[in-house]
Amino acid sequence: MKRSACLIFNPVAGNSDPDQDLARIQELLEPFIDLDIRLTTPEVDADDIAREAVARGVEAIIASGGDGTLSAVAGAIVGTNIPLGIISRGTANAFANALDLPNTIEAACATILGGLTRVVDAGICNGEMPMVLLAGVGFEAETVELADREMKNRWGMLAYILSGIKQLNNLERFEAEIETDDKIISLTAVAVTVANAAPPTSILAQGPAGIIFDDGLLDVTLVAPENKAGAIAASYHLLQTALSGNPTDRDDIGYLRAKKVTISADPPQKVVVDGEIIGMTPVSIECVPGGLTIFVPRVEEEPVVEKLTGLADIEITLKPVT
Ligand SMILES: Nc1ncnc2c1ncn2[C@@H]1O[C@H](COP(=O)(O)OP(=O)(O)OP(=O)(O)O)[C@@H](O)[C@H]1O
Repeated sequence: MKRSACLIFNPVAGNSDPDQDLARIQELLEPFIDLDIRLTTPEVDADDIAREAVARGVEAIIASGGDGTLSAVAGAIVGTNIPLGIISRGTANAFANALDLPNTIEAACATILGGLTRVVDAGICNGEMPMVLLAGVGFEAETVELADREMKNRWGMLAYILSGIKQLNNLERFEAEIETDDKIISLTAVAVTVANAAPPTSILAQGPAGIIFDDGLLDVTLVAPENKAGAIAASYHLLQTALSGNPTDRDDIGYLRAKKVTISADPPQKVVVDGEIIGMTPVSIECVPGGLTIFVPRVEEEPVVEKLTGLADIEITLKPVT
Protein backbone atom coordinates (compact mmCIF):
# COMPACT_ATOMS: atom_id res chain seq x y z
CA MET A 1 0.00 0.00 0.00
CA LYS A 2 1.22 3.54 -0.76
CA ARG A 3 2.52 5.48 2.25
CA SER A 4 0.84 8.76 3.19
CA ALA A 5 2.04 11.95 4.86
CA CYS A 6 0.97 15.49 5.64
CA LEU A 7 3.40 17.95 4.00
CA ILE A 8 3.57 21.28 5.85
CA PHE A 9 5.14 23.79 3.47
CA ASN A 10 6.14 27.39 4.20
CA PRO A 11 5.86 29.27 0.88
CA VAL A 12 7.90 32.27 2.08
CA ALA A 13 10.89 30.49 3.67
CA GLY A 14 14.39 31.14 2.36
CA ASN A 15 15.22 32.77 -0.94
CA SER A 16 14.39 30.08 -3.50
CA ASP A 17 11.29 29.92 -5.72
CA PRO A 18 8.59 28.25 -3.59
CA ASP A 19 6.51 27.07 -6.57
CA GLN A 20 9.53 25.34 -8.08
CA ASP A 21 10.48 23.85 -4.70
CA LEU A 22 6.99 22.48 -4.10
CA ALA A 23 6.77 21.07 -7.64
CA ARG A 24 10.14 19.34 -7.16
CA ILE A 25 9.08 17.84 -3.82
CA GLN A 26 5.84 16.58 -5.39
CA GLU A 27 7.69 15.15 -8.37
CA LEU A 28 10.06 13.24 -6.07
CA LEU A 29 7.65 12.08 -3.38
CA GLU A 30 4.21 11.67 -4.94
CA PRO A 31 5.01 8.53 -6.94
CA PHE A 32 5.55 6.78 -3.58
CA ILE A 33 3.67 8.80 -0.93
CA ASP A 34 0.14 10.22 -0.91
CA LEU A 35 0.80 13.83 0.13
CA ASP A 36 -1.75 15.96 1.94
CA ILE A 37 -0.19 19.39 1.24
CA ARG A 38 -0.86 22.25 3.68
CA LEU A 39 0.68 25.69 3.19
CA THR A 40 1.45 27.92 6.15
CA THR A 41 0.04 31.47 6.07
CA PRO A 42 0.68 34.55 8.24
CA GLU A 43 -2.41 33.53 10.23
CA VAL A 44 -2.04 29.74 10.27
CA ASP A 45 1.29 28.69 11.75
CA ALA A 46 3.13 25.47 11.07
CA ASP A 47 2.54 24.21 14.62
CA ASP A 48 -1.26 24.67 14.29
CA ILE A 49 -1.24 22.61 11.10
CA ALA A 50 0.99 19.97 12.72
CA ARG A 51 -1.25 19.66 15.79
CA GLU A 52 -4.28 19.25 13.56
CA ALA A 53 -2.45 16.56 11.55
CA VAL A 54 -1.56 14.73 14.78
CA ALA A 55 -5.23 14.88 15.83
CA ARG A 56 -6.23 13.37 12.45
CA GLY A 57 -3.81 10.50 13.13
CA VAL A 58 -1.56 10.96 10.08
CA GLU A 59 1.02 8.31 9.29
CA ALA A 60 3.92 10.76 8.91
CA ILE A 61 4.55 14.50 8.82
CA ILE A 62 6.95 16.24 6.46
CA ALA A 63 8.00 19.81 7.25
CA SER A 64 9.48 22.08 4.61
CA GLY A 65 10.65 25.59 5.38
CA GLY A 66 13.25 27.47 7.38
CA ASP A 67 14.31 26.70 10.92
CA GLY A 68 11.22 28.47 12.29
CA THR A 69 8.86 26.15 10.42
CA LEU A 70 10.87 23.00 11.15
CA SER A 71 11.14 23.72 14.87
CA ALA A 72 7.45 24.62 15.11
CA VAL A 73 6.39 21.35 13.47
CA ALA A 74 8.87 19.26 15.47
CA GLY A 75 7.77 20.93 18.69
CA ALA A 76 4.13 20.18 17.96
CA ILE A 77 4.76 16.46 17.49
CA VAL A 78 7.12 15.83 20.44
CA GLY A 79 6.00 12.69 22.23
CA THR A 80 3.61 11.50 19.48
CA ASN A 81 5.90 8.88 17.82
CA ILE A 82 4.78 10.21 14.42
CA PRO A 83 7.86 10.14 12.16
CA LEU A 84 9.00 13.54 10.90
CA GLY A 85 10.60 14.21 7.52
CA ILE A 86 12.65 17.40 7.17
CA ILE A 87 13.07 19.35 3.92
CA SER A 88 15.15 22.45 4.75
CA ARG A 89 14.65 25.57 2.65
CA GLY A 90 15.76 28.33 5.04
CA THR A 91 18.65 30.69 5.58
CA ALA A 92 20.79 28.90 8.14
CA ASN A 93 19.36 25.34 8.04
CA ALA A 94 20.55 24.89 11.62
CA PHE A 95 17.91 22.24 12.25
CA ALA A 96 19.14 19.89 9.51
CA ASN A 97 22.80 20.55 10.28
CA ALA A 98 22.30 19.88 14.00
CA LEU A 99 20.58 16.56 13.39
CA ASP A 100 22.97 15.43 10.62
CA LEU A 101 20.23 15.62 7.97
CA PRO A 102 20.76 16.55 4.33
CA ASN A 103 19.84 20.06 3.27
CA THR A 104 19.04 19.77 -0.41
CA ILE A 105 15.51 18.97 -1.55
CA GLU A 106 16.69 15.93 -3.49
CA ALA A 107 18.68 14.36 -0.63
CA ALA A 108 15.97 15.20 1.91
CA CYS A 109 13.31 13.50 -0.23
CA ALA A 110 15.57 10.48 -0.72
CA THR A 111 15.94 10.28 3.07
CA ILE A 112 12.18 10.32 3.55
CA LEU A 113 11.66 7.73 0.83
CA GLY A 114 14.37 5.54 2.42
CA GLY A 115 12.03 5.16 5.39
CA LEU A 116 14.77 4.77 8.01
CA THR A 117 13.89 6.50 11.29
CA ARG A 118 15.85 7.41 14.41
CA VAL A 119 14.59 8.39 17.85
CA VAL A 120 16.21 11.56 19.22
CA ASP A 121 15.74 13.70 22.32
CA ALA A 122 13.78 16.93 22.54
CA GLY A 123 13.53 19.54 25.27
CA ILE A 124 10.78 21.40 27.03
CA CYS A 125 11.08 25.01 28.23
CA ASN A 126 9.25 26.31 31.26
CA GLY A 127 7.20 23.11 31.30
CA GLU A 128 5.23 23.96 28.16
CA MET A 129 7.26 25.13 25.20
CA PRO A 130 9.00 22.48 23.08
CA MET A 131 12.65 22.91 22.17
CA VAL A 132 14.46 20.81 19.60
CA LEU A 133 17.80 22.57 19.20
CA LEU A 134 18.89 25.02 21.85
CA ALA A 135 18.08 27.80 24.24
CA GLY A 136 20.39 30.80 24.50
CA VAL A 137 20.55 33.37 27.28
CA GLY A 138 22.41 36.65 26.75
CA PHE A 139 24.63 37.14 23.71
CA GLU A 140 22.92 34.58 21.44
CA ALA A 141 19.46 36.04 22.06
CA GLU A 142 20.65 39.57 21.30
CA THR A 143 22.33 38.37 18.09
CA VAL A 144 19.24 36.53 16.86
CA GLU A 145 17.13 39.62 17.49
CA LEU A 146 19.50 41.80 15.45
CA ALA A 147 19.40 39.43 12.42
CA ASP A 148 15.96 40.44 11.15
CA ARG A 149 14.12 39.26 8.03
CA GLU A 150 15.47 42.08 5.86
CA MET A 151 19.04 41.34 6.90
CA LYS A 152 18.60 37.59 6.32
CA ASN A 153 17.12 38.22 2.86
CA ARG A 154 20.02 40.45 1.99
CA TRP A 155 22.90 38.57 3.53
CA GLY A 156 21.67 35.01 4.10
CA MET A 157 23.76 33.09 6.65
CA LEU A 158 26.17 36.04 6.87
CA ALA A 159 23.42 38.01 8.63
CA TYR A 160 24.02 36.04 11.84
CA ILE A 161 27.76 36.59 11.68
CA LEU A 162 27.36 40.32 10.98
CA SER A 163 24.90 40.76 13.81
CA GLY A 164 27.22 38.78 16.10
CA ILE A 165 30.07 41.16 15.29
CA LYS A 166 27.77 44.16 15.82
CA GLN A 167 26.59 42.72 19.11
CA LEU A 168 30.19 42.42 20.38
CA ASN A 169 30.17 46.23 20.68
CA ASN A 170 27.25 46.04 23.12
CA LEU A 171 28.64 43.11 25.07
CA GLU A 172 26.85 42.86 28.38
CA ARG A 173 28.01 40.67 31.27
CA PHE A 174 25.45 39.44 33.76
CA GLU A 175 25.32 37.52 37.00
CA ALA A 176 24.08 34.05 36.09
CA GLU A 177 22.84 31.30 38.35
CA ILE A 178 22.58 27.85 36.78
CA GLU A 179 20.80 25.17 38.75
CA THR A 180 21.00 21.51 37.69
CA ASP A 181 19.83 18.31 39.40
CA ASP A 182 22.90 18.27 41.63
CA LYS A 183 24.50 21.76 41.52
CA ILE A 184 23.95 25.48 41.72
CA ILE A 185 26.59 27.43 39.77
CA SER A 186 27.00 31.21 40.05
CA LEU A 187 29.23 33.21 37.73
CA THR A 188 29.51 36.39 35.68
CA ALA A 189 28.80 35.38 32.07
CA VAL A 190 28.05 36.83 28.64
CA ALA A 191 26.20 33.76 27.38
CA VAL A 192 24.67 30.58 28.74
CA THR A 193 23.52 28.07 26.12
CA VAL A 194 21.55 24.90 26.72
CA ALA A 195 21.62 22.57 23.72
CA ASN A 196 19.75 19.41 22.94
CA ALA A 197 21.22 19.48 19.44
CA ALA A 198 23.25 22.22 17.75
CA PRO A 199 24.94 22.79 14.39
CA PRO A 200 28.66 23.71 14.45
CA THR A 201 27.66 27.28 13.54
CA SER A 202 25.94 27.70 16.93
CA ILE A 203 29.34 28.41 18.41
CA LEU A 204 28.11 29.47 21.85
CA ALA A 205 26.85 25.90 22.36
CA GLN A 206 30.16 24.25 21.53
CA GLY A 207 31.89 23.97 24.93
CA PRO A 208 31.75 20.15 24.96
CA ALA A 209 32.00 19.94 21.11
CA GLY A 210 30.09 16.95 19.60
CA ILE A 211 26.69 17.58 21.17
CA ILE A 212 24.89 14.29 21.68
CA PHE A 213 21.20 14.44 20.79
CA ASP A 214 20.08 11.04 22.01
CA ASP A 215 21.73 10.67 25.42
CA GLY A 216 18.82 11.94 27.54
CA LEU A 217 20.91 14.96 28.60
CA LEU A 218 21.26 18.64 27.71
CA ASP A 219 24.67 20.17 26.94
CA VAL A 220 25.23 23.45 28.78
CA THR A 221 27.99 25.89 27.73
CA LEU A 222 28.98 28.84 29.92
CA VAL A 223 30.90 31.63 28.19
CA ALA A 224 32.44 34.11 30.62
CA PRO A 225 35.12 36.34 29.04
CA GLU A 226 36.04 39.53 30.87
CA ASN A 227 35.91 41.91 27.91
CA LYS A 228 35.36 42.27 24.18
CA ALA A 229 38.84 40.97 23.28
CA GLY A 230 38.22 37.92 25.45
CA ALA A 231 34.81 37.41 23.82
CA ILE A 232 36.36 37.45 20.35
CA ALA A 233 39.06 34.98 21.42
CA ALA A 234 36.47 32.74 23.11
CA SER A 235 34.21 32.79 20.02
CA TYR A 236 37.10 31.88 17.74
CA HIS A 237 38.14 29.10 20.10
CA LEU A 238 34.56 27.71 20.17
CA LEU A 239 34.46 27.68 16.39
CA GLN A 240 37.63 25.58 16.41
CA THR A 241 36.14 23.38 19.12
CA ALA A 242 33.15 22.73 16.86
CA LEU A 243 35.27 21.98 13.82
CA SER A 244 37.82 19.79 15.58
CA GLY A 245 35.37 17.95 17.84
CA ASN A 246 37.66 18.51 20.86
CA PRO A 247 36.06 20.03 23.98
CA THR A 248 37.15 23.49 25.15
CA ASP A 249 40.11 23.97 27.47
CA ARG A 250 39.86 27.76 27.94
CA ASP A 251 39.52 29.12 31.46
CA ASP A 252 36.70 31.48 30.48
CA ILE A 253 34.49 28.74 29.01
CA GLY A 254 32.84 25.92 30.93
CA TYR A 255 30.45 23.11 30.10
CA LEU A 256 28.42 20.39 31.76
CA ARG A 257 25.64 17.92 31.00
CA ALA A 258 22.36 17.78 32.89
CA LYS A 259 18.85 16.45 32.54
CA LYS A 260 17.26 19.69 33.74
CA VAL A 261 18.67 23.23 33.93
CA THR A 262 17.23 26.44 35.36
CA ILE A 263 18.94 29.74 34.50
CA SER A 264 18.39 33.05 36.31
CA ALA A 265 20.19 36.27 35.45
CA ASP A 266 20.77 39.67 37.02
CA PRO A 267 19.94 41.87 35.21
CA PRO A 268 17.33 39.62 33.53
CA GLN A 269 18.36 38.51 30.03
CA LYS A 270 16.48 37.70 26.84
CA VAL A 271 15.97 34.02 26.10
CA VAL A 272 15.95 32.61 22.57
CA VAL A 273 14.63 29.10 21.94
CA ASP A 274 15.17 27.48 18.55
CA GLY A 275 15.73 30.89 16.97
CA GLU A 276 12.73 32.71 18.49
CA ILE A 277 12.86 35.15 21.41
CA ILE A 278 10.46 33.69 23.98
CA GLY A 279 10.87 36.19 26.84
CA MET A 280 13.26 36.90 29.68
CA THR A 281 15.05 34.84 32.32
CA PRO A 282 14.47 32.87 34.49
CA VAL A 283 14.05 29.89 32.18
CA SER A 284 13.90 26.18 32.91
CA ILE A 285 14.73 23.54 30.32
CA GLU A 286 14.25 19.81 30.70
CA CYS A 287 15.32 17.03 28.34
CA VAL A 288 12.54 14.84 26.89
CA PRO A 289 14.44 11.62 26.13
CA GLY A 290 13.37 10.04 22.84
CA GLY A 291 10.78 12.77 22.23
CA LEU A 292 11.11 12.84 18.44
CA THR A 293 11.26 10.27 15.66
CA ILE A 294 12.87 11.57 12.48
CA PHE A 295 13.64 10.16 9.05
CA VAL A 296 17.41 9.86 8.72
CA PRO A 297 19.72 8.99 5.84
CA ARG A 298 21.31 5.57 5.68
CA VAL A 299 24.85 5.68 7.01
CA GLU A 300 27.20 6.00 4.09
CA GLU A 301 29.38 3.00 3.49
CA GLU A 302 32.97 3.51 4.59
CA PRO A 303 34.87 5.24 1.76
CA VAL A 304 37.59 3.21 0.11
CA VAL A 305 40.89 4.00 1.90
CA GLU A 306 43.17 2.15 -0.43
CA LYS A 307 45.05 3.18 -3.54
CA LEU A 308 47.50 0.71 -4.96
CA THR A 309 47.26 1.40 -8.64
CA GLY A 310 50.11 2.99 -10.57
CA LEU A 311 52.96 1.93 -8.25
CA ALA A 312 55.93 0.60 -10.23
CA ASP A 313 56.63 -3.11 -9.88
CA ILE A 314 53.78 -3.66 -7.48
CA GLU A 315 52.47 -7.19 -7.10
CA ILE A 316 49.28 -7.93 -5.25
CA THR A 317 48.17 -11.45 -4.37
CA LEU A 318 44.68 -11.77 -2.97
CA LYS A 319 44.44 -14.21 -0.05
CA PRO A 320 41.56 -16.66 0.03
CA VAL A 321 38.59 -15.46 2.08
CA THR A 322 38.59 -17.31 5.42
N1 LIG B 1 2.33 32.29 3.77
C1 LIG B 1 3.06 33.06 4.60
N2 LIG B 1 3.16 34.39 4.40
C2 LIG B 1 3.92 35.16 5.22
N3 LIG B 1 4.59 34.69 6.31
C3 LIG B 1 4.51 33.37 6.56
C4 LIG B 1 3.74 32.48 5.73
N4 LIG B 1 3.87 31.24 6.23
C5 LIG B 1 4.67 31.32 7.32
N5 LIG B 1 5.05 32.59 7.52
C6 LIG B 1 5.97 33.06 8.56
O1 LIG B 1 7.27 32.53 8.29
C7 LIG B 1 8.02 32.47 9.50
C8 LIG B 1 8.84 31.22 9.57
O2 LIG B 1 9.77 31.26 8.55
P1 LIG B 1 10.91 30.16 8.49
O3 LIG B 1 11.73 30.19 9.71
O4 LIG B 1 10.31 28.85 8.11
O5 LIG B 1 11.75 30.61 7.26
P2 LIG B 1 13.00 31.57 7.18
O6 LIG B 1 12.77 32.73 8.10
O7 LIG B 1 13.30 31.83 5.77
O8 LIG B 1 14.12 30.61 7.72
P3 LIG B 1 15.37 30.95 8.58
O9 LIG B 1 14.84 31.11 9.98
O10 LIG B 1 16.27 29.77 8.40
O11 LIG B 1 15.89 32.21 8.01
C9 LIG B 1 7.00 32.56 10.63
O12 LIG B 1 7.17 33.81 11.26
C10 LIG B 1 5.65 32.50 9.93
O13 LIG B 1 4.66 33.27 10.57
